[in-house]
Amino acid sequence: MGIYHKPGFLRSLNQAWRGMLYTVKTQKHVQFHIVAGVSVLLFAWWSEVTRFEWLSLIFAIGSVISAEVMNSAVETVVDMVQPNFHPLAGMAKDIAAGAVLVAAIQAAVIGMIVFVPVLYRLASRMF
Ligand SMILES: Nc1ncnc2c1ncn2[C@@H]1O[C@H](COP(=O)(O)OP(=O)(O)OP(=O)(O)O)[C@@H](O)[C@H]1O
Repeated sequence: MGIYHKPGFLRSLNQAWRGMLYTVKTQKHVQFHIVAGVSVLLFAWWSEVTRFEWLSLIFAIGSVISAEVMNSAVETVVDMVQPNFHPLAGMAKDIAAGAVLVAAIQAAVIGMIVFVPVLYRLASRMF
């Protein structure tokens, strides 16, 4: 087992980055949400949304990815302390997944509020 060194700011940043990279490499859901988030931002740039809409979208995307990363942390800890079947281990994972669901529903609602008028404008220009 390694020796624990109290981290300085740069080392903390490096460790957080390492955790983020590990999550992105190993978790399919996180990869999906990053691709979805980038696609939404590209569409927002193309459709020239307002500054407030940019803030809302960035907040929504960040919330989903943060929740996914925390969910992965919970899964990792649960797998470490309880690799065998246990109802509480399962419930802990389900609760963490519930946090992702809440953030995803929030993001979907924000996306609809921002993009439904944009799509409506596009459709009315076409027909
Ligand atoms: N040790 C366990 N004991 C009881 N139930 C478990 C246990 N591990 C997982 N489960 C159940 O299986 C579900 C899926 O768990 P799993 O670890 O495969 O995560 P996942 O949903 O596949 O997430 P991801 O795809 O992001 O890794 C959990 O939500 C939980 O209900």
